[in-house]
Amino acid sequence: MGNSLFHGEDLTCIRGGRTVFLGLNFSLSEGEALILEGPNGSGKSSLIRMLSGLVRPKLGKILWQQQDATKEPEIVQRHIHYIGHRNAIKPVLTVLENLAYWSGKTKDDPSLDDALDHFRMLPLKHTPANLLSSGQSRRLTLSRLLASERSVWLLDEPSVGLDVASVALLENVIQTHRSKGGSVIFATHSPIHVESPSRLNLQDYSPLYNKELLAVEDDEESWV
Ligand SMILES: Nc1ncnc2c1ncn2[C@@H]1O[C@H](COP(=O)(O)OP(=O)(O)OP(=O)(O)O)[C@@H](O)[C@H]1O
Repeated sequence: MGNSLFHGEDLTCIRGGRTVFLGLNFSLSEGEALILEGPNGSGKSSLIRMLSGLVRPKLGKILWQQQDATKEPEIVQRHIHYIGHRNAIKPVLTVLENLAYWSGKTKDDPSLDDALDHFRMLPLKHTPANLLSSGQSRRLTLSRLLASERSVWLLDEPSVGLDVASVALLENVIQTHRSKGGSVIFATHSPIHVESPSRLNLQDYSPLYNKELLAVEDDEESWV
């Protein structure tokens, strides 16, 4: 593992007027894979969205290297790929057009074919995206990871809809990314095998599941 790249201190997340998690710390180093665990509603997606700059922490700090990114998510956003649990695909565009649109590259850029090839999507490159199966849509979404280089991948349920062979392709790109110093944080309910992962269980920080936190939450009613 290299130096700490990205970390959060004492993070509190409030959504819909409820405390999702509080007092959460995390740290991510170059080459690290951090798996977010926890039952439904414990805040895995919320944390990923917070680290992507889409949800603001109510309390706490987010730091990228030595820079405070809590109020300036752009500091982090230029280094990350965020893939949510839904596929953001434009149905009227072809597979290749979707990838070009998303990556900001022209359709003849060879890196797009390479990315599609890795996820076995090259034979479908001229197919309109509305004709894809759910697993194929997911593979198109994941091919974005390879179409432009970012050092940290934030993946919410990346293997949803994938068959066993496609999960292996995902595991393979994660391994290659890490071998080049890239890092990944992901939430999953189905196994994705990566070498020597770190783990963060959101249950420990959730007042819904950790009753000891209810008292802390009550003391801080003014947050909501
Ligand atoms: N847009 C939203 N507005 C208000 N509350 C939300 C919103 N999205 C999620 N929540 C709430 O935040 C809490 C945590 O949800 P989140 O999706 O982060 O959990 P999760 O651990 O990813 O769950 P799952 O395993 O079911 O995907 C839940 O109580 C949920 O109702």
